[in-house]
Amino acid sequence: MRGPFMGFSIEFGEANLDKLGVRRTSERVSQPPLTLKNYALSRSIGRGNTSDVRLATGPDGREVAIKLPLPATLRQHDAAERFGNEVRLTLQFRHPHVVRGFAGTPFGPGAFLALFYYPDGPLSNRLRGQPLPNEEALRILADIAAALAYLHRLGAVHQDVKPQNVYVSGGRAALGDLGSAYFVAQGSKTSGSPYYMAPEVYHGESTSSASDVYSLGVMAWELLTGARPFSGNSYEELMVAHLSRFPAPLASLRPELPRALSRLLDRTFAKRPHERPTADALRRALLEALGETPQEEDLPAEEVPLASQQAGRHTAAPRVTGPQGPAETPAQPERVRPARRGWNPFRRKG
Ligand SMILES: Nc1ncnc2c1ncn2[C@@H]1O[C@H](COP(=O)(O)OP(=O)(O)OP(=O)(O)O)[C@@H](O)[C@H]1O
Repeated sequence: MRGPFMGFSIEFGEANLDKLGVRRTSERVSQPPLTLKNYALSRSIGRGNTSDVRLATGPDGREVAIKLPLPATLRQHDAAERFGNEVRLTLQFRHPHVVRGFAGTPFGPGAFLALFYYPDGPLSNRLRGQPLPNEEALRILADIAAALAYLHRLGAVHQDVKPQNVYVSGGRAALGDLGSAYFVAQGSKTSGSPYYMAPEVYHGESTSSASDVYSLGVMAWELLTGARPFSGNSYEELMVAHLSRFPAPLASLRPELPRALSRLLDRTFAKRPHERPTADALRRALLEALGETPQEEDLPAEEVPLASQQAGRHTAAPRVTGPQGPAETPAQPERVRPARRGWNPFRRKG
């Protein structure tokens, strides 16, 4: 798959830009716009645990978001691998509700990923402890359910569905951050974000499409009620909540929703993965609640990646890794790799 910028590569790292031959186009000290081969990089638009994201203009004048791994990311094998995984899978998948990648280099000092730019940032920026208007919430959820149904049909699992990884433009949503995604046929390290993680993930079992559905259910509850369904002051409290409790039935909080949809969304919290609905069943119910007739979603042949040949993680089987790095607060849940006895993923960075 080749996007309009495929084949270009850029170097990065503020400290190394001069060494790498970056031409500065402005003397502004804090965030100098930079011209680097085919991209003119300007201001920073975000920073995650593993990458810096810059606004940039491509050769066709299109504004894009350029993800650049932090120097520390490149030094750590797992983090570098995760960035490379995100580049390869983002360029491989093509769906209206998966954040579009235009170009990228997965590894090395020139690693980068050019993405569709969402000026409003992630959906989490919009959540203020209030429910979203029904129609807006249902539309976002239908779009993300469609993205998941697409990934699941291809045999892939996302592993990190949460509002921080959803982007909205013109009322339509797309799922981003494919760094933890993998093809089931290839296996992967188990990972997730504590507020959104399914019970089996807390148990350290491998994830599946049903784990993504659980995370989507948590996000649905959050968008429709204004609060997360499970809370806790520590990782252990949060784990107990996910393992043993159920949130209030949605029908009791949002009685105006169609009962069939509320019941289906309640079932996303099933402790046993096989008792949860599929992402496609959710997509259909959400579209029906929006007054639309769901269509079959076909996969054009040229867009079907071959799981056995294409890039995913290199690891052959699920593996659990330990904690690293400084403490993080539960208010800012980050991706973690669960679950080892006595290990608190809030303490893991990256
Ligand atoms: N396509 C985009 N359009 C607009 N803003 C973006 C885009 N991608 C990322 N951002 C901004 O950059 C921030 C960091 O991105 P992201 O969370 O994906 O970084 P990361 O380091 O790869 O993630 P993680 O912390 O999960 O390792 C986001 O919170 C968002 O504000």
